[in-house]
Amino acid sequence: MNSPVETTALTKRYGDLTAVDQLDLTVRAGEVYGFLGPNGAGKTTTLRMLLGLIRPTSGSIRLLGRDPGAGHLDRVGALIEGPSFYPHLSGRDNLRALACHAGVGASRVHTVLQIAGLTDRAKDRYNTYSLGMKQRLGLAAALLKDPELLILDEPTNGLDPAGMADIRATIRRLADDGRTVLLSSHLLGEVQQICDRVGMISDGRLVAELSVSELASAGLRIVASPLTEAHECLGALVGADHVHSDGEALYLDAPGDAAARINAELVHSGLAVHELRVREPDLEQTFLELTGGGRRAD
Ligand SMILES: Nc1ncnc2c1ncn2[C@@H]1O[C@H](COP(=O)(O)OP(=O)(O)OP(=O)(O)O)[C@@H](O)[C@H]1O
Repeated sequence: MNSPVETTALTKRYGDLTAVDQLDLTVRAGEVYGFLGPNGAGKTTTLRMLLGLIRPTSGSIRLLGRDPGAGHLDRVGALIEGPSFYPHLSGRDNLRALACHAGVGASRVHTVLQIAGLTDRAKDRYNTYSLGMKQRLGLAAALLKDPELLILDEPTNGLDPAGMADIRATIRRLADDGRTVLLSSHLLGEVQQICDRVGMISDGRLVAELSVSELASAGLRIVASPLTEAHECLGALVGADHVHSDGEALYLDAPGDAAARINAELVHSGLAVHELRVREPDLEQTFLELTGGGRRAD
């Protein structure tokens, strides 16, 4: 099966500035893919190229197995750059107008309002909606054509924590229903919560692509004495490549649930274990290392 999104050497230049640089991006069917990067990294530019809103300088795009062209967005829903709605119409009437324009049956409006959790406020005017509700209406609109692929640019931007949680839960539900979602974000925690894989972008380049579970794999920090003997003991147990020492403690790539077994082995070998704790995965550190730590100057 084709990947819903595939780009090859996708590049966008604005004068001397290379906003997106030779980007090879693959989003697999059924996954939530987080496109993560600081402000100005090139996320929106990439998504706009995918949606045909701007032309690439070079490189190629395939969406749902097709080259861009007439009709290539029929099975794609998008939320990008704040959708525009009529302020004095209700949420439902706004969706009805869009459905009519898109040739979608009116019954679908009812369904997407339910999916977006807006049924109770569907009769209220758009200009009475909170930011979170406006964003959910945008999601509902993106779902009108029952798309296989959703492309969402910073879907929780500007929302309060409750609004963010709502949108994240809705996105997760949509993916659990079998849709593929590509979303951009500058929030590590958000990507960790809702995405299956993450592509990290910095200065227009994809610097890493990882599964979120890979990113979140925990390790152990152990203080034992004598340290050198403990290092050797653990190396024999889990492989020398998986144990590192900073002179004070040993760091072990191992799942947290291995802690009891590791402790027993050390004690059994006659070593004194002073401290053994599961290290929380440091996503931020990983991100900073991979992106060089900086934000580009716009
Ligand atoms: N129309 C344009 N003309 C000139 N430069 C542009 C244009 N659009 C974007 N850029 C520049 O391209 C770079 C990438 O911008 P882009 O909006 O894609 O970043 P982003 O990762 O989406 O960041 P943000 O989260 O701030 O939107 C930035 O330096 C931006 O200033």
